[in-house]
Amino acid sequence: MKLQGLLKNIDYEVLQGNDNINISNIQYDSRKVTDNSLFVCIKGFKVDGHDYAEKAIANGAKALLVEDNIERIDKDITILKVEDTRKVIAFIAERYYNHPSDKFRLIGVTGTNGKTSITYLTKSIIEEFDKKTGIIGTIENRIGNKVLKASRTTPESLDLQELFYNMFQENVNAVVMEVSSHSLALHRVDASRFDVGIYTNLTLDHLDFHKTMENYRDAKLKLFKMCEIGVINIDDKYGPYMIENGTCKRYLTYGIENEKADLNAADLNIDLNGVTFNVVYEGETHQVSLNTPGKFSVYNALASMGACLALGVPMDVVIRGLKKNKGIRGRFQSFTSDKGYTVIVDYAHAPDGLLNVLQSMKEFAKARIITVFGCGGDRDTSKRPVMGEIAGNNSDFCVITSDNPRTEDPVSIINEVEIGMKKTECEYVKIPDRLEGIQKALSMAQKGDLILIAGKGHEDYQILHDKVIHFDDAEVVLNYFMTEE
Ligand SMILES: CC(=O)N[C@H]1[C@@H](OP(=O)(O)OP(=O)(O)OC[C@H]2O[C@@H](n3ccc(=O)[nH]c3=O)[C@H](O)[C@@H]2O)O[C@H](CO)[C@@H](O)[C@@H]1O[C@H](C)C(=O)N[C@@H](C)C(=O)N[C@H](CCC(=O)O)C(=O)O
Ligand SMILES: Nc1ncnc2c1ncn2[C@@H]1O[C@H](COP(=O)(O)OP(=O)(O)OP(=O)(O)O)[C@@H](O)[C@H]1O
Ligand SMILES: N[C@H](CCC[C@H](N)C(=O)O)C(=O)O
Ligand SMILES: [Mg+2]
Repeated sequence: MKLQGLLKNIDYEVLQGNDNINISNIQYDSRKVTDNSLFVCIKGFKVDGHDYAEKAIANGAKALLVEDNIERIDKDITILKVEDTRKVIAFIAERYYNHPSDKFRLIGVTGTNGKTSITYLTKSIIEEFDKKTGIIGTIENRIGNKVLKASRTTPESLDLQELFYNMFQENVNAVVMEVSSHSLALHRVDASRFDVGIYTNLTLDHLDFHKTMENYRDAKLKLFKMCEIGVINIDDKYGPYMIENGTCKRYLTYGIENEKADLNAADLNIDLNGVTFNVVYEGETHQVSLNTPGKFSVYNALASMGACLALGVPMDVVIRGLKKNKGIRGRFQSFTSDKGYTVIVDYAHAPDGLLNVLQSMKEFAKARIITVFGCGGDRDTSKRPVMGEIAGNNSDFCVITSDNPRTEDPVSIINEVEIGMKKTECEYVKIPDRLEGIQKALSMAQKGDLILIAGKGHEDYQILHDKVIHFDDAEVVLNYFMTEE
């Protein structure tokens, strides 16, 4: 493709060479550059891509897109300067892959909690409508039944547009994707054309990156300046803000508390296996049943219903699709031991998620609630004592253990969590080794007890400094069950 064509309508300055050349590939990582590539230099949080320009040229790059002047580069290489390479790469990637998101329905889900859950509920509904679905998110990416590995919740723009292109090639009708606040702030989804944007909620997390809740909120708002229809949780404190400041052509609201919501749920009936509720939509009441328990699951279902109804899926199909969803890996996933206690593996890794899961468990707890959890390293530190306090206030016993400590000292993280725990009456132990922590909780369990193992859900690894080991909470539980008499 001609470089000029790729950059049409984008302001750039030719610093060196000729922009009337063909390039065969775009790349932002020097290690992946191949012959005749355009290498886009991005200033990162760890390193500066401009410093890798020579490596990219050695690997075959013929042109560079930069935002800083760059020196001592071979005169045969074309260098084009733009104001913000992170922004521009999204636009040129979308053009390079021939506007893939125009060719299917695109639903984006944003908010602190519930994104992954909503994508799978939505997929179940769309498949019930007999349409092929793509999924992009934390657990995996999916094209129909084909599973692709995902390294982060929302891919870099170049990788995202390539994935969209592959989805289009494989005749996908609708794509449901998680849109993380990082991705919105870092322009990963710029140039994508969203038919529907879903807003779930906004609570404490990721302040290491966004610094303030206002920045975090405004990152989320970007999605509602990019989509046609906004599906908004009107019970959430920031729901109205998204509507007042977004630019969607229309909004559909959902809620439980706010009876004015377009989709309003009531009469929730929650047990360990799921929840049933009534939903009022356009003056009619419908009964819905889900295989995941909790009030928060009702919010997730309402969000999926809103998106699908807005796209024209009939209500009866929506209800059937939700019922067919068998639950989501690592999201309130329960295992009952022959001894009569139940273990719940859940991905709650932020205060609000943890509170929601524990409150849901309380709805049907008959005996003790024992919670095993920790907090991730190299992530927002402010949530640690808060999660400690929430766990302590809502459990009968806690094991504070490690999540993914990453480069931090596991014991220091646990001590920060303990500060919140100490404010409560809850009895607890600190066991840095997650396997031992889980085993301790299981060894205490008696008939009727509920054990929550929170934080890692579907993850099948643990990050300890620069080592990644295999670790799977559900597997640990099932192995333990086999040793029980
Ligand atoms: C803050 C953030 O999101 N950072 C991501 C970002 O890093 P960065 O842009 O700062 O890149 P960098 O490593 O400093 O490198 C700068 C440039 O030099 C290039 N480079 C680097 C080395 C080299 O040899 N050659 C080379 O060309 C890199 O390709 C890059 O273009 O781009 C990198 C490459 O794609 C990502 O690996 C990295 O994710 C980090 C590891 C990360 O942990 N991100 C998390 C926080 C994240 O994005 N999470 C959200 C979900 C959060 C949630 O909602 O729960 C997500 O969407 O996954
Ligand atoms: N609507 C909700 N409101 C509050 N908590 C929720 C909600 N849905 C799920 N949770 C809790 O949050 C956890 C994470 O849910 P989920 O994976 O769906 O969220 P996510 O937004 O995709 O998270 P991430 O930012 O890590 O991708 C769940 O395991 C559950 O404990
Ligand atoms: N998307 C979240 C996931 C956190 C999961 C938790 N297990 C951890 O590692 O902190 C993040 O990257 O902050
Ligand atoms: Mg997710």
